[in-house]
Amino acid sequence: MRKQIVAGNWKMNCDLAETEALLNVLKSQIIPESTQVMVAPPFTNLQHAFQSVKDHPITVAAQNMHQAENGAYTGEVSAAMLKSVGIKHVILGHSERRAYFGENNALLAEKVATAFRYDMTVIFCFGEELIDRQHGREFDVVKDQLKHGIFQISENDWKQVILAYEPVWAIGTGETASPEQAQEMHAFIRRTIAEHFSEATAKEVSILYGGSVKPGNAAEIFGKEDVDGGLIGGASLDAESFMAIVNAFK
Ligand SMILES: O=C[C@H](O)COP(=O)(O)O
Repeated sequence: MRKQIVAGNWKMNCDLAETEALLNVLKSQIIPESTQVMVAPPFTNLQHAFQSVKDHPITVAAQNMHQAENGAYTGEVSAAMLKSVGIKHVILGHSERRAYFGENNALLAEKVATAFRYDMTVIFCFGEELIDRQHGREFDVVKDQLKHGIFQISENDWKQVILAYEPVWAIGTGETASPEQAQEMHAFIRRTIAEHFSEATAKEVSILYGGSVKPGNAAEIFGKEDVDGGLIGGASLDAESFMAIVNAFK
């Protein structure tokens, strides 16, 4: 059975004190057993966050990592470094990385390969831009991102993949894909995986929706058959909103 997951991507928010405060509130909450809850603080707070939630059912993920094992890459962080502070989950391919840091599918394929060499779980993000949807090419764009960014993995690697469909036009804009639009794309993603791998793999992979998910719309989106949870940005910075989203599964 595929997992229900709610992951909070804190992006470049929360210093150490704020991280501690937010985690303290989350730790005081009852996390439903049926849902995997993740948080992705900035690099500087990963070790602290990992230690802080050690005895709680909260997973800590990194927001990015470099594709190389080590070397002269000023400002970068490797998979081995993440593993050394306990981090086994990494978000790759977020649209902000693609847009502001020039990450393309080929680079992401390298990052994914490195993550698997280090036995990490990858939360792989992708999604079309507004212009793509306006031109009716959202399915082609998404298929291309999957084919060139992550479809090089082996069937077995899918056990360590979580997909996050995030239409760029819905991120941080307050504009959400309708539950029907999300379901339509998620079903397409599952069909595409079935075609390239197998029905069994397509059925098992968790596909999260991301883009302006809030307490008020989460239940309707998560209620769709092929939506297995959400990757939450803004609303994950407020413990009450985040927990309302965690509890939005019916
Ligand atoms: O990683 C999270 C997504 O970018 C969604 O962000 P948002 O919930 O603020 O729209």
